[in-house]
Amino acid sequence: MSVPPPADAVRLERVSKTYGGDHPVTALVDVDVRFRRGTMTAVMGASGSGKSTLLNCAAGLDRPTSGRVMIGAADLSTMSEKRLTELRRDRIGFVFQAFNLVGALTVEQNILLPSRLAGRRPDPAWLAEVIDRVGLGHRLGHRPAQLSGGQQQRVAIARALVARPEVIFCDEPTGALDSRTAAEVLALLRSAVDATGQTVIMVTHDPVAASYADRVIRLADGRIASDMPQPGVRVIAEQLATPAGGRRPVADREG
Ligand SMILES: Nc1ncnc2c1ncn2[C@@H]1O[C@H](COP(=O)(O)OP(=O)(O)OP(=O)(O)O)[C@@H](O)[C@H]1O
Repeated sequence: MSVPPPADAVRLERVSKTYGGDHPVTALVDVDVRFRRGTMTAVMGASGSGKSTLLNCAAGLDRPTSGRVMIGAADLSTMSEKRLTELRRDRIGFVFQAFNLVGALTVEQNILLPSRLAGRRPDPAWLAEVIDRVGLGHRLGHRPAQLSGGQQQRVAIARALVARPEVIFCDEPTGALDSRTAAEVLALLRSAVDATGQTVIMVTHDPVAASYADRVIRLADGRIASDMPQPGVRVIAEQLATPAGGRRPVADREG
């Protein structure tokens, strides 16, 4: 009998992160947070509040100074770099503001790159569905430079979806897009949650982008300052405008 997967896709337990150097900066302080499977969470907060640090630690791109990060039942804190790389490749998708596409490769080659690197052949029916969903069927032979920003971001999302990762981490996925294209990209991420039960964790400054999420977490000074289910654009904007939402980053107050 197989053990059912944990309800949490990602869990952080008392995660702290201090960047070293001559002037150490504490970016996260004892953060406890769980992200349930099949949900979309927006991570918000003022510049320097620790959003990217949280994302990087949760995704196994960086290691916390203390505390534990779990992806499903896997404890990242005790993992070797090699296993961590494999876990990221096999179970995690990334969508960044800068698209991170390979300029020399075609759209199709970019979408298939993670599978190729993992030595896997994606299910052709699923590949066709993803390409159809992102609306890029007529652009497969193009290079990224020949596409608009929105199209490039859709390639990045298709690349993240094709491998069917359990969790998709996004850092400002709509930051470089106009509002109409941003809406398309957000709908696509939403469908990854609703249609395929994937988990999306998205850092954003944009209250409209955050309103697509099931839950909005706001960081201030490396701690979770609020955690709200589906607050709606107006409440999100109000929260961000409160003094706590605009507190100066940890780095500015130290040193
Ligand atoms: N590699 C690093 N070395 C030193 N300090 C860092 C490093 N990365 C981030 N920091 C500091 O840690 C704090 C949190 O940074 P982080 O990038 O996580 O914030 P953020 O909320 O994502 O900000 P932004 O919205 O501006 O991207 C900041 O004070 C930042 O200056």
